[in-house]
Amino acid sequence: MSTDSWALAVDKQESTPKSIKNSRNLEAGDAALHGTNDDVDQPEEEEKEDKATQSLLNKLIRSNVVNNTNQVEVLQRDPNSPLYSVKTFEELRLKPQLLKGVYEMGFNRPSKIQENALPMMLAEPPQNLIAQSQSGTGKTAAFVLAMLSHVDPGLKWPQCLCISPTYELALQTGKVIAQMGKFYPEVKLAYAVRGHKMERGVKIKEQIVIGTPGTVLDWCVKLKLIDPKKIKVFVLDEADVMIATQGHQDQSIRIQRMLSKGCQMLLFSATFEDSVWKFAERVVPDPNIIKLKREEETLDTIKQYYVLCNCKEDKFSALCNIYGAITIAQAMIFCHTRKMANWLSAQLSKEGHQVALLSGEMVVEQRAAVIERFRDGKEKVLITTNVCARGIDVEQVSVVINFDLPLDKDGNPDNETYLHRIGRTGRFGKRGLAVNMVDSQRSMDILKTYERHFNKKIMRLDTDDLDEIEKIAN
Ligand SMILES: Nc1ncnc2c1ncn2[C@@H]1O[C@H](COP(=O)(O)OP(=O)(O)OP(=O)(O)O)[C@@H](O)[C@H]1O
Repeated sequence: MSTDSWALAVDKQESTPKSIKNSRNLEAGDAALHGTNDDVDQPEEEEKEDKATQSLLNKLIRSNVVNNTNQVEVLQRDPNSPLYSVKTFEELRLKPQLLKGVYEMGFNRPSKIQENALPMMLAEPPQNLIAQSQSGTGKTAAFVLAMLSHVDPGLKWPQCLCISPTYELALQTGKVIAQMGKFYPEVKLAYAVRGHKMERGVKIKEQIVIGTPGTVLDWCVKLKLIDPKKIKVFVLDEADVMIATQGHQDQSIRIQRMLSKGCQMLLFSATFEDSVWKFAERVVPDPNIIKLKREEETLDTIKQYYVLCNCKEDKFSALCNIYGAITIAQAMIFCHTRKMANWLSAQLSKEGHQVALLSGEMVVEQRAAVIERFRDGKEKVLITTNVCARGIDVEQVSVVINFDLPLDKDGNPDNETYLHRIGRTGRFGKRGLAVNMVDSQRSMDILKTYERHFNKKIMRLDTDDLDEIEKIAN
């Protein structure tokens, strides 16, 4: 492993966040806004431009979809890639049943985070870990392997507890556990999520429990289905949001306090705000730390663009112009509010497009069904809010559109959500495109903040940039 390129702090002392180097003041564009809602008939020039944009996008997306063959293998040989690894799964000393599961899933080699985190997680005595790795680089697989490795299948009670921020993510992680544990059938899994009605006091026999914080807390405290003292491994997936969101933090900390002293704690995320790192290091005793430098947080395989618009109707027209291109593979469109997501979905449906809509107001079973249909490719486009910004792993997603740029609850730029949203594409070595719709000077300023924060150029998507974009695409 090359520690310098990975900028990994595997030593237990490392805690100072790496500062941003080279925070260049990148110019995101000249804000020459064009195209208004009143333009019923598009001027000829603009129509030409739209066609050119459309064909450019088609080209970009086709090249992303088609040229991906062997991309993973190439990246896994590049020491600068987060997928690089010098080890094999055999060298990670996994149980034979798990090795079989890993290979059955089509994994040939571990990724960098898997190579680095697994030896720490599997060491005796157990070590705590706070780990950061780019979106889609195999964190879930890493902690799932750790849980499956630590379980004693002869003991019929919960020994590993994994908490996810949303119902969808808990289900998705559960699926990974089931797939990896396919040849280890003695190990069973229970879901502590809303809707799974359980009676008080009925002891759970499954060795692994995956759930959302509120339900897990109920299972531990109110219903007494889990004995927290018997938990050997405690995983916080998307740990930063679990820590940063008030409700989740209270529940997660309450669960954590009930665990035994020797319980191993594993915190994973693609992002950790500085204050969240500090908090995590306070609550996790003597942790190993795997941390990225700021400039390594975004994946080079995801190219970022922006489109200049005037208003939401204008954004809608821009979206319609590129719609044909984005549906070559699959796309996720993020809106800031449920209202906007509903509006956009209705407008696209009116145009005859078949889209899926997922927002927080839907009941969890409906949400799971929507994700499932999207995963199966029944719909090519999923319109959603931040409820789907994190963790959701749909390999075929090649385009993410920020119809609205992500903002925090005070209306300020939200770097972490931006990174998680665009990370829905570019999964495990796939190439991806992120297209940001910018409709005001304010949103341009926010876009520039993202550029500066991650030190990554966000290119304007229009005919003027054709040469440059083609260069990037190639
Ligand atoms: N070693 C591997 N070889 C090949 N594919 C892998 C490997 N590890 C994971 N994958 C695949 O890569 C994709 C992304 O993995 P995963 O969901 O674990 O990433 P993640 O880092 O948890 O992402 P996020 O930050 O979005 O939560 C999944 O489809 C998974 O099956």
